[in-house]
Amino acid sequence: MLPDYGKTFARWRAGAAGQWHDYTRHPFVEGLGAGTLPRTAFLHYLIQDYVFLTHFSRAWSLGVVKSETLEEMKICAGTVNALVNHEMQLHVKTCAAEGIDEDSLFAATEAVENLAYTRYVMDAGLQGDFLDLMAALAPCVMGYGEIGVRLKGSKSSDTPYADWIATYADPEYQAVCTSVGAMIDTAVARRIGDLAHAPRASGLQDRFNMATKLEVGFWQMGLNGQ
Ligand SMILES: Cc1ncc(CO)c(N)n1
Repeated sequence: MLPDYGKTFARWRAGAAGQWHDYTRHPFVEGLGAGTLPRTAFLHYLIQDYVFLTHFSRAWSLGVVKSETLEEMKICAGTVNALVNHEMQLHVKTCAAEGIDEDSLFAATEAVENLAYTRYVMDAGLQGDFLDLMAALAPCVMGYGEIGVRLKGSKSSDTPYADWIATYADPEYQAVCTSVGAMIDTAVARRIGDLAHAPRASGLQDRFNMATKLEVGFWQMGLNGQ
């Protein structure tokens, strides 16, 4: 069963159609579940993902700046905390076990796919408003939540990527997805009313679709790095 991350997300997800499928069922993702993903591809991805998360945290911090309510601020600040103090620990721990220390993670050169994605999200928030930023952030947060839940139920028992899967299937990560989804529903209603009839709906859907496409590119970058 698909997790419920709110009605705005459900609408955006349906609107992204085939692209959402390409993202959440990418061969890289299937390789994590089956355990067949080459280790070199995984580590290449993980180092890039560490850098991604530093910029992703900056974008969520911009969410605090663009908030209009204390509730929005709390969710954005809480997501920054979840990213920098929890999710990134997986990267640090897994890379440490492979002899890659945190200083070299922080200093890693960004792949262009990584740069394109994170700066696109940041610019969506700088150029646009809070909703533009949320539409660009949602595929990252919720996509990994959905992938984590699905892989947890279908993974091969001997995949070496069980820790990765557990990080995103974890109730703590799922709670982030649920509370972000609820906050986005309230933020949409407050600013533009019913999304189904809002003139801005197609612009927000475009942001969501572009971020989804950039997620596909991110997985592909991982595979190309093997
Ligand atoms: C590329 C990417 N998207 C989303 C997440 C989830 O936070 C992540 N760690 N990396």
